[in-house]
This record gives sequence, structure tokens and C-alpha cells, in this order.
Amino acid sequence: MAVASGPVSTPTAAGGAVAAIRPRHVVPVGLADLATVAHAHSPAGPSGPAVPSGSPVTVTGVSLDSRSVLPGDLYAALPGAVTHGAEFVAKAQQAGAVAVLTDPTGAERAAASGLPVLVVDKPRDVLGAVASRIYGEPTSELRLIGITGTNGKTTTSFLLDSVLRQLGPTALIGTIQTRIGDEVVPSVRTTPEATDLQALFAVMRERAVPWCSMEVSSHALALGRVDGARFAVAGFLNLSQDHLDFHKTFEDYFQAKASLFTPERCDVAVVTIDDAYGRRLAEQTVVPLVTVSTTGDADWTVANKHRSEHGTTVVDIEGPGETLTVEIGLPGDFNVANALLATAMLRQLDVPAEAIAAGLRTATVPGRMEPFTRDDGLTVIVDYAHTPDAVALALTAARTATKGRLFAVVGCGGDRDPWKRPAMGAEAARAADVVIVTDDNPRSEDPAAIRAAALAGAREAVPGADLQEIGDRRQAIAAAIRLAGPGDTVVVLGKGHETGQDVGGVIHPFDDRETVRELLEANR
Ligand SMILES: CC(=O)N[C@H]1[C@@H](OP(=O)(O)OP(=O)(O)OC[C@H]2O[C@@H](n3ccc(=O)[nH]c3=O)[C@H](O)[C@@H]2O)O[C@H](CO)[C@@H](O)[C@@H]1O[C@H](C)C(=O)N[C@@H](C)C(=O)N[C@H](CCC(=O)O)C(=O)O
Ligand SMILES: Nc1ncnc2c1ncn2[C@@H]1O[C@H](COP(=O)(O)OP(=O)(O)OP(=O)(O)O)[C@@H](O)[C@H]1O
Ligand SMILES: N[C@H](CCC[C@H](N)C(=O)O)C(=O)O
Ligand SMILES: [Mg+2]
Repeated sequence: MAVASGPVSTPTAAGGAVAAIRPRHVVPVGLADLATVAHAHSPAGPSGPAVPSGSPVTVTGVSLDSRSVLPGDLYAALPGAVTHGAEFVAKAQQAGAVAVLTDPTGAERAAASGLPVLVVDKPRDVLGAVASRIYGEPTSELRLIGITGTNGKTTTSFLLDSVLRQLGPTALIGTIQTRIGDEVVPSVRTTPEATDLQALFAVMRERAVPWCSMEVSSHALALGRVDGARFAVAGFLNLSQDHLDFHKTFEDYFQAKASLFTPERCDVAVVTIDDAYGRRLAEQTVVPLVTVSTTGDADWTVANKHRSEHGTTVVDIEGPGETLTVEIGLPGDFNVANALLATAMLRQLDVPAEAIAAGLRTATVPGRMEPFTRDDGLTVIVDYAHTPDAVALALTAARTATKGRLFAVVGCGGDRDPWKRPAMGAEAARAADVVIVTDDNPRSEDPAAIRAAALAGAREAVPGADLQEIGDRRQAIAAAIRLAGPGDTVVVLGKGHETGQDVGGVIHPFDDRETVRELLEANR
């Protein structure tokens, strides 16, 4: 059987292309076969000339970005919000692309290259199936676990992974990192494009990694990034305000999340029914269903919650016919919800209770409620809350462990849901004694206007609130640390593990955790 060998990894190309990781060995797939797969997944059928069934062209990989094309690839030239991939066909060809998949508007430009062109109405809709075919349906042998929800995906995926690591090699895909066994690939997005995702799964198969926990963002579901992936179990956490720039309505946002819980995508749905959207999802899904709740009746619930002497949460997790007493190292009630969902999902896969207890006790997540303390009793917490609900919950969790005053340093991202900004400011003002509004990735927007929106929300919610505006994030954190004293807590929200501040498309190195360490050291 013919086999193509390629490099295992390609570096991140200049210009922000995707960091690709590819399987070493791929059995070449005929372009005519891929045309059949593409047309089968395209309701409108072929939109251009069919690839002749005797076509000699074979494909060993696929990319939707010309900057990460490797020799032997099918280049998917997609229409985008900014440009059309057809503009980059020549670049893809130079990099070794052997064929192009595109839509009718890109067909002519693609054909000008002389490469064979496969045309369908909506190439994004067929890409998952095509990529899965190229890499030999790699999720068929993988125990793939998917998590969705507005807040807590990264945390829950780390909890799952902390448990599964005890059973053997694991993979993790999400916001902070993508890891296969011990190899870490930087995450460009929370959920990779289908082309990269299927390649990752193929590498997992090649390296005999049986478990993969991954975050499934709503963007991913709406953009077909997990098409062609089969989840052994999928979990739903919660739904609250975010991403209304992309989804336009809350209903669209919900339906995008709900589309993970269909028979085509997953075998079992584990749904948190603490909020109305979880309850609605549980009612509408036709997939075998398991419910979990921290507040009411469900298949899996919690009881006897208390804090241990070293600050962890101890709780009984009660499922059908079994109770697991677990200690959760991560602070905050919301982490009980994350741990509950993780436990119920893992039990669907017969993961032993002892492994679950050990994994939940020891899990850590960079930049999620991560504490830094000074000898005099000042605590600074770095957290990734960047939605109104998360800001409220993170500050409430910090308040329960604070004897003195609570300071919040908070900003809102540019080029992201602008409607969440006043609500984030309002939640910060309600929960903290002092709020310092600062910058968090203004991207292409005017940072002062973003701050003004958060401040307006804070003022409206809590007239007379103690508010300060300090755009420079380091100065803002420094001011909070200067103002706070023993027994107080400063919570720095929104950037968590991030290592850069995006201002006008330029990423300036900035790390909340490093900054906090330095400032605490300097202000001893
Ligand atoms: C809204 C969104 O998700 N857009 C994605 C979409 O962009 P687009 O359709 O506008 O693409 P475009 O820039 O017009 O380019 C058109 C095509 O030309 C290609 N191209 C472009 C330039 C080039 O030199 N060569 C080339 O081939 C591009 O790869 C693209 O396929 O397709 C691009 C190619 O894959 C993605 O990079 C881009 O993600 C952008 C960067 C993004 O920021 N997405 C974020 C919002 C996102 O996906 N976030 C979610 C949720 C996070 C969470 O809450 O957890 C995530 O999963 O990360
Ligand atoms: N179950 C939860 N419910 C509400 N808020 C949560 C929950 N879990 C975590 N959070 C809050 O949300 C923040 C982000 O958590 P996490 O990174 O796990 O979420 P995410 O869903 O992966 O976010 P993103 O979509 O940006 O990747 C945390 O720092 C914390 O403040
Ligand atoms: N996944 C989220 C992360 C937001 C993090 C925050 N620092 C910001 O830039 O808004 C997003 O891309 O919307
Ligand atoms: Mg995440």
C-alpha cells in the first residue's frame, strides 16, 4: 500500500497561520473519492464539473490556509469575512497543493492555477467529512470527550485530563494548549479548524493515545470545525451572555451549542440542568441523556458540600447507585459544577471512581482562580473571567475567602461582543469593593471607548461605586496591589493564561501572572 511520509509538525507560519501537526503516514486518497464524499455532504450536490472517476490525482493532507499547506495537500479555498481563500491558490500551489476545494465564487480563480478544482456550494460544510476521509476516519478508534458551554470548558477539560492521565496517555485540545501525549502544540484557537483537528486525531491514533478531552466552542459548531468528529460523550455546562457579535441572537448561540448533542455527533449527552438552557437542551436532545445538577433533581447531584481545613471543597457526588466522595482542589462553587459534570461524563466511560477522586484533587489550571500570596496576608487571584456571569461568580468565590476588602481589576476585549461590557462592569461593581477598569486586548477598537462602556455599566448598577479607570494594565494591577493590604484580595480578571495584549493587531508581551509575581515581589 502506498504511504506518504511528512514532517510531524510545521512551525507557525508568519502572518498568523495555524500551527499544524500532521500524521507521519497517510494512505493517499484519490481526488475522485473525495469528490464523492464532498458531494454526499453537500445538499446542493456538485456546483462545478465533476472530478473524473479515473483522475490520477491523490491527496495526503488538507489545509484551509495557504500558509500551512504541505506537499500533497488539498487546499480548501474558503470564502471568509475578510477575504477569499481563492486569492491564495498560487501560494498554496507553490507550497505543494495538488488540488483545490472551493465554492462557485472561487472556482474561476482556482482553475487559473491549472490544478484540479472541486466545487461545492458551501465547502466549509463538507470539510470535516473530507478531512476525516483523508486521515482515515481517525475518531473511530478514539475515546473523544467534548465539552461545551459559555464558561468552564477549559477548566472541565483539564479536570477530565487530570483523571484520564492516570489511565494512560491522553490528549487535550482547547484554549490554553493542545497536547498529544507529551507533545504540546500552541493553541491558535479554542477549537481547531476541521482540517487541523482531523490531523490531530490521526496523530493520536498513530501514537496510540486512546483518550482525548476537548473544548468545543460555539464558533466551532457554527463553522463546522467538529464535523467528521464522533464524540463518545459530550457535556454541556451552562449558557450565558457572550459572543453575540458572532451569533447575532441568543437563540442562535443556544442552537449552535445544542448542535453538539445530536446522534450524528455523540453517543451520550451529559447535560448540566442548573440553568434554563440546560433544561431546554435536556428536553430537546434525542441522544441518550444523563442529567447533572448542583441545585436540584438530576441523575447526578452533589450533597454534603463543605470546605476542608486546607481550603479545598469536599463533596459527595451522587449518581445512579453510587456515591463518590471527592475533594476538589480548584476554588469556587462553579468548580463543583465543573467537577460534577466531569465525573458524570467519566462514569459513562466506566472510568474508576478512585481515578476520578485522585484527578479532581490534584488538577490545576493555569490562570483560572490561580492564587498568589504575600507574607503579610494579601492575596492576588488571576482568573480568566471575561463574561458577566464569570465575573460575578469569580468575585463571589473570592469574597467568601476574604476577610478584608475585595478589589477587581477588569477589562473587556475589543472586537468581541460589545453588549457584555456594561454587564461585566455592573457585575464587578456589585461584587467588589473597589473596581479598577483597565484594558484587555482592545484589538482594533478604541480602548477608552471599551473602558467607558464597562464604567457606564458599573455606575448604573451601583451608583457611588468606588471606580477607577487605568488603561495601562500593569499600572492598574500595580494600583490595586498598592491600595490593598493584609486580609484583602485583588482579583485580576479576563486574561488568565494569556501572554500578550493585542493592541491594534500588534501583540505586546503581557502576562498577568508574571506581572502579579513581579509586583508582589517589589511591594513586599
Ligand atoms: C469568526 C471566525 O471564527 N473566523 C474564522 C474564519 O475567518 P474568515 O472566514 O473571516 O477568514 P478570512 O480571514 O476572510 O480568510 C478567508 C480564507 O483565506 C484563508 N487565507 C487567508 C490568508 C492567507 O494568507 N492565506 C489563506 O489561505 C483563510 O485561512 C480563510 O480560510 O476562518 C479563519 C480560518 O480558519 C479563522 O482564522 C477565523 O477565526 C478568527 C481568527 C477568530 O478569531 N476566531 C475566533 C473568534 C474563534 O474562533 N473563537 C472561538 C471561540 C473562543 C471561545 O470562546 O472559547 C474558538 O474556538 O477559538
Ligand atoms: N462552570 C462555570 N460556570 C461559570 N463560570 C465559570 C465556570 N467555570 C469557570 N468559570 C469562570 O469562567 C472563567 C473561564 O473559565 P474557562 O477558561 O474554564 O472557560 P471556557 O469556557 O474555556 O472559556 P473560553 O470560551 O474563553 O475558552 C474562569 O476563569 C471562571 O471565572
Ligand atoms: N475565547 C474568548 C477569550 C476572551 C479573552 C479576553 N482576554 C478577551 O480578549 O476578550 C474570546 O476570544 O472571545
Ligand atoms: Mg476555553
